Amino acid sequence: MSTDFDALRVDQDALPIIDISGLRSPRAAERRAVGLALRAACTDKGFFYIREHGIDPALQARVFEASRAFFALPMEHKRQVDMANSPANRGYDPLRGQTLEAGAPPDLKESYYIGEERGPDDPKVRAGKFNHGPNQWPAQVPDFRPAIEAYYQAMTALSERIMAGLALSLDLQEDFFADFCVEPQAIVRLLHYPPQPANPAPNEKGCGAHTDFGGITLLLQDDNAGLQVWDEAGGGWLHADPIPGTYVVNLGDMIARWTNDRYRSTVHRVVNISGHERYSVPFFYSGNPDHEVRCLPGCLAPGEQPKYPPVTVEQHLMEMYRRTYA
Ligand SMILES: O=C(O)CCC(=O)C(=O)O
Ligand SMILES: [Fe+2]
Repeated sequence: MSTDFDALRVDQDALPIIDISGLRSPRAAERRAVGLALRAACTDKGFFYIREHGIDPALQARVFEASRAFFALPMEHKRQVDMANSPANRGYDPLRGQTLEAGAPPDLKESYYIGEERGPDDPKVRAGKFNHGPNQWPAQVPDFRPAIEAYYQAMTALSERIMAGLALSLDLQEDFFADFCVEPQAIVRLLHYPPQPANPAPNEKGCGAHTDFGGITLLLQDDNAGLQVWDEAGGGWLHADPIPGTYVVNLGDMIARWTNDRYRSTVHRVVNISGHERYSVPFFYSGNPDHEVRCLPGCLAPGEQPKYPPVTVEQHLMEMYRRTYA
């Protein structure tokens, strides 16, 4: 293992763990208290852990089980559900299929994309909306579809709750993001990282350094560390190691547009130096494709101009796929 990845290590527990049970409280003061904690985390590193999120550990275990079973299949079975077959970008994305860091070697990961199931007669599919369509389901793993569909629903509900918390964190009405949450685009992405090879190509990693494009990302990790978060202030990489019972949450690039950079979409990467196979499951919540993302009220000082022009969620996502898939 190249020591370059360790040389930059910042050893400190810099990422907060936020108990979000207050967001489910009938008492406004308790919901606002979570909002304040979110604000502190978002203006600092832009990455934090949440606990008391309400997602059933048994459901998480089924998702990991389905993921392990799928990635263990022979390549001929994985190729049957290749993302290349899917106009909606669903299915299997092989090892080195994506390059998240421009100029770096392709990522040492294989993955699987699942989104909302929409058949060919769905009006949005007919209209050719970006990334709308059916999923591909691997016939060889019977619990794959039921587990992922249940997880998708649960995570969509959790994401909506966190968006309400973010609204409070920005001193907005709790339902400020309601339109953003209408018929949201979201992706469950199963990831499998082989151990970092003994002799990696220069700068070869599990995930190249990148920011997430969407609204929020909720990351479920197995027991193997690997995620690193760029700490602008400290000039190094914080290790966001797994903590049982938590999700790692980060904000995607839409947040910079919404807040005129008061909240950040933080650069992160994955280097699987654990020596084990690593499995993780990010949930990318990108919101209503037709929603226009523009600078929020309260995020401009007198005389300050928005740095980013308004853009729809759909335009924004198309740009991400264009940039990272050659
Ligand atoms: O696997 C991880 O820990 C993070 C993955 C990630 O950053 C991504 O898929 O955008
Ligand atoms: Fe990411």
